[in-house]
Amino acid sequence: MSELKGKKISFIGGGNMAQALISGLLARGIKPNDITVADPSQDIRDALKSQKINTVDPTGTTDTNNPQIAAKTADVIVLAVKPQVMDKVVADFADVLDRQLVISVAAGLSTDSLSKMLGGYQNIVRAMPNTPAMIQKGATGLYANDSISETDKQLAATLMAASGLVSWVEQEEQLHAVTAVSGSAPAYFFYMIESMIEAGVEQGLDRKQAAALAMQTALGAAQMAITSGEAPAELRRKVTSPNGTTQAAIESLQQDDFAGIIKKAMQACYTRSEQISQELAD
Ligand SMILES: NC(=O)C1=CN([C@@H]2O[C@H](COP(=O)(O)OP(=O)(O)OC[C@H]3O[C@@H](n4cnc5c(N)ncnc54)[C@H](O)[C@@H]3O)[C@@H](O)[C@H]2O)C=CC1
Ligand SMILES: O=C(O)[C@@H]1CCC=N1
Repeated sequence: MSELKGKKISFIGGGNMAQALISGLLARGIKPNDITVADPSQDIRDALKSQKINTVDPTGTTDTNNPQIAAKTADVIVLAVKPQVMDKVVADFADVLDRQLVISVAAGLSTDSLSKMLGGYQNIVRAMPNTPAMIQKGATGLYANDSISETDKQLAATLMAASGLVSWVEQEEQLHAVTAVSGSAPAYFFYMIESMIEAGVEQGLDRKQAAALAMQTALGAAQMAITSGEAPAELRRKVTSPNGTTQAAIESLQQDDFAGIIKKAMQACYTRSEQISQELAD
């Protein structure tokens, strides 16, 4: 965390993703007073203020309460608004940028498009995090072009690492795949858990009991996959007794082309990320 010590970090947008990243920073000992969040929602600002985080209203116009304040005073600016509103949002403060590192978490929005929105400003790193950042179990893909200094790359990596694992990609296009593999992926696992709970209830379990068993199993499986040193396919094999219950379940999944279903969903995610890039470049 030494790279972040004393650095002023401003979030433009204080919604789900910003709050997830902020909780990681606070958990790593970053002082709330070094964090500023600009968000038009009074409720969000009140919740952040109660954690002693500085807030500004981006619709404000006074000297101490306007979007430029959050940008001007920052060493690092994290852009965490929806990609579709980014151009309008950054137009309010683009002209105060001179040295700040800008980290964009917006899905699909390319560094080229963002740089244009920022009047040609180049010091941009793109990040694709995910919401488990909220409990410091996030996974973030990072991309920086060749013009970004090693110091700023390290700063970006340290900031995102406060929330979990970070992994650099060489090509910006690879962030579409990161979005499919980890950015959007918590939702796939939640959907799997939801579906298992429903099926467990139909099979006669109490809802709370089915939820507890399904969630603990998801946690245990993920932790084993990470720590055992064995490939997921091998771990699966060890659950599957010949002609037993697991084999029956896996064969049913295979008959319904489980792998193909996942591949198709991830392709839809990738394609939507590409489309957003295209829409915002036009
Ligand atoms: N939610 C997720 O799992 C992930 C989201 N992202 C990216 O993070 C970004 C934010 O997404 P979420 O946090 O999910 O959305 P969100 O809707 O929870 O947060 C967006 C926030 O922007 C605020 N906002 C709107 N206009 C503003 C302005 N002029 N100035 C400052 N703030 C303004 C809204 O009030 C809202 O609180 C998106 O670009 C998304 O692609 C990236 C990875 C994962
Ligand atoms: O659904 C979305 O567009 C955002 C980006 C990745 C996760 N949530």
